[in-house]
Amino acid sequence: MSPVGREPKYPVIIITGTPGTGKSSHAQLLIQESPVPLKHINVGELVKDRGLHEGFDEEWQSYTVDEDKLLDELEPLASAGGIILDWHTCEIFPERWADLVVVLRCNHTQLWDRLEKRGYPLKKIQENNEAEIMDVVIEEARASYPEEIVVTLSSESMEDLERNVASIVEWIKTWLSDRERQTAEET
Ligand SMILES: Nc1ncnc2c1ncn2[C@@H]1O[C@H](COP(=O)(O)OP(=O)(O)OP(=O)(O)O)[C@@H](O)[C@H]1O
Repeated sequence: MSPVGREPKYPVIIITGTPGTGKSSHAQLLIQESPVPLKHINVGELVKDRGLHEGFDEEWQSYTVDEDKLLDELEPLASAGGIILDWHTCEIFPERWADLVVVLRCNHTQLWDRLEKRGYPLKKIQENNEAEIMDVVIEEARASYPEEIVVTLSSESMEDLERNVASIVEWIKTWLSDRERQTAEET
């Protein structure tokens, strides 16, 4: 039985990880490869575009998110299902929303290069690199969701990206057939 109050047709997949680990790259490929339609929600862009924040923090060069506004915006989408939530943090999303939580990781030298190429300020590169080394997002995901729905995947090459997306596609197929079986048993 699915969590109370939600019977979506398609799953809610959270793709998280330190900035630069490849969340958007994975989400973009996944929407192409998925056997069912999925909507990619880049949460950082949503916060910016819909003004779901309390202003821009110049020191950290990022928006201070208004969590209540963000959750209100996302609730109907999560309830409907068929979405990929792409964000560098995940603990804010209620456990009942998530069917699968993918945490991407990348070795810190490579991550440093990716963030440097983006022109991030040194302080922001250092902060993110340290977070990756300390497994901050992995710990957060493990503390926030049941262990059986949290997977950690390496994102250091195009082969990794393709393999990861292929395994998420397999997971979606299994999720769909489990759903069908459950529905058949209930009717
Ligand atoms: N598995 C991978 N192999 C090689 N390069 C990758 C891989 N994943 C991502 N990249 C590259 O790293 C950079 C960052 O990727 P991407 O924007 O997908 O990361 P992100 O986690 O979504 O970042 P942010 O949290 O800041 O939005 C891009 O230049 C992308 O091409």
